[in-house]
Amino acid sequence: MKKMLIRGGKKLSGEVVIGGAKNSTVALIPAAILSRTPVTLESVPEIQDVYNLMDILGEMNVESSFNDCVLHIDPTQIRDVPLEKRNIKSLRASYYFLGALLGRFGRAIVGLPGGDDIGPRPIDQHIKGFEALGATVSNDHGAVCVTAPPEGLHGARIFLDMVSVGATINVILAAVTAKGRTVLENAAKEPEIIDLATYLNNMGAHIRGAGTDTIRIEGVERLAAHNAHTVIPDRIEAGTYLTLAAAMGDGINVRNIISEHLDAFLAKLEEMGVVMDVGEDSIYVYPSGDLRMVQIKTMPYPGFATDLQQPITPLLLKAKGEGIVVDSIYPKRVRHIPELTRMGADITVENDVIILHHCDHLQGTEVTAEEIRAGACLMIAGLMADGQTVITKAGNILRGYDRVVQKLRGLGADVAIVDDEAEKSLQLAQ
Ligand SMILES: CC(=O)N[C@H]1[C@@H](OP(=O)(O)OP(=O)(O)OC[C@H]2O[C@@H](n3ccc(=O)[nH]c3=O)[C@H](O)[C@@H]2O)O[C@H](CO)[C@@H](O)[C@@H]1O
Ligand SMILES: C=C(OP(=O)(O)O)C(=O)O
Repeated sequence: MKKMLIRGGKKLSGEVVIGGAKNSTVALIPAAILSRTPVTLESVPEIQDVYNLMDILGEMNVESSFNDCVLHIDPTQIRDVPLEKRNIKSLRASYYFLGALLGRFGRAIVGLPGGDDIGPRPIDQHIKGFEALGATVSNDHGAVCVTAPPEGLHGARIFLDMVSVGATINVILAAVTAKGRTVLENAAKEPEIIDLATYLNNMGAHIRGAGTDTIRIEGVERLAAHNAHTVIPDRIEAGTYLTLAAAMGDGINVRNIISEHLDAFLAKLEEMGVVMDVGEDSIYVYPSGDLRMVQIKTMPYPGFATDLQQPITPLLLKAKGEGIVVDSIYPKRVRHIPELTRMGADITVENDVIILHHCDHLQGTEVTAEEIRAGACLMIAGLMADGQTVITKAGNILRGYDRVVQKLRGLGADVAIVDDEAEKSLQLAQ
């Protein structure tokens, strides 16, 4: 088990470069198995989810290598095997192998996915999509089995009951090689979906309308990658560092940003009184003066992202007055609240509404990162707090934040990751 140690209270400055988007990368890697030729991804973040996906590829005899943000995947010797081992549970996006294997082999057996514990995360819309394409879906001892009919999958009109990133991506993965036309309505519009469509279209797929709520796919026989694909910048990582810059910065430049992907988030920062220079692919955040409290309600893209609700909370604590945060996508995404309270924050949850008040002083203590964005929230709170903050279960942060210790140290932060086991053996040796 890993711990993050932070000595807070220091002003931070300098520059940080945002990595490739986690939520694109974790779809692009499973999608690579649709290609009949080797695939190269550039600007891949160095995060645990990538290593876990590489392990899963290995189970299928798909070789991969990862150096300097470049990931090579060779799916030419792929074997069609059930994916039921423990590492499927290590992340959410392992469920993309359902759509990808179904598209490639007409069948898939994949263990139920893991990922962040942020409340109920059903996959009924994924299943509805596969069934509409002609597949049979069953649940066998905790694994999902999806099988295409003997004549293969066929295109269909699918209307998602609710906007789902995962279901949109899984339907695309299965439908790109189905016979005929698929029309996916009420689709998610996240930039990561456009990234996936661009990548697959460059392999020969025919996907139109990604980024709108109606996606049209003409099935093609086979896909083959011919060019490297560069992953888009991570808008959630960017939002996390922008928050940190507003909370503790003495002038911080955040580079490799597509600011349009952060419109709702940047509008909130402006409403709070954060002063920024938004450049072509970077944002400079000036040291903050007095901040105004705001109310936040998370919504599907282009609304305020649920993944930024927790990271922005420590900044809200600096503003005067009473603030309210409502997560309409994951109302139970509140595992940061008891931890912030232990650090001295005045923050409560009533009927899934987070209510918080201005707090002059956070105090470092031992807290737990129960999931990735709760971890990001505590990391920022720890950097704001006096004294030492110890974040246990810091592996949840490393799941999705590219080289986070290196980046924070580059801004002048006093931060380290230690392994519990290593720490124990050190104590025993002393
Ligand atoms: C790997 C990845 O990209 N993860 C992101 C993805 O998760 P993920 O794709 O799992 O989230 P969804 O967009 O599918 O979920 C949105 C909402 O729809 C509900 N739902 C979803 C599918 C379904 O079949 N049935 C159903 O009821 C969910 O419970 C949730 O309330 O989008 C979330 C919402 O922006 C983000 O927080 C995650 O970071
Ligand atoms: C919830 C998240 O990730 P995942 O869907 O991979 O659990 C996240 O990135 O905030």
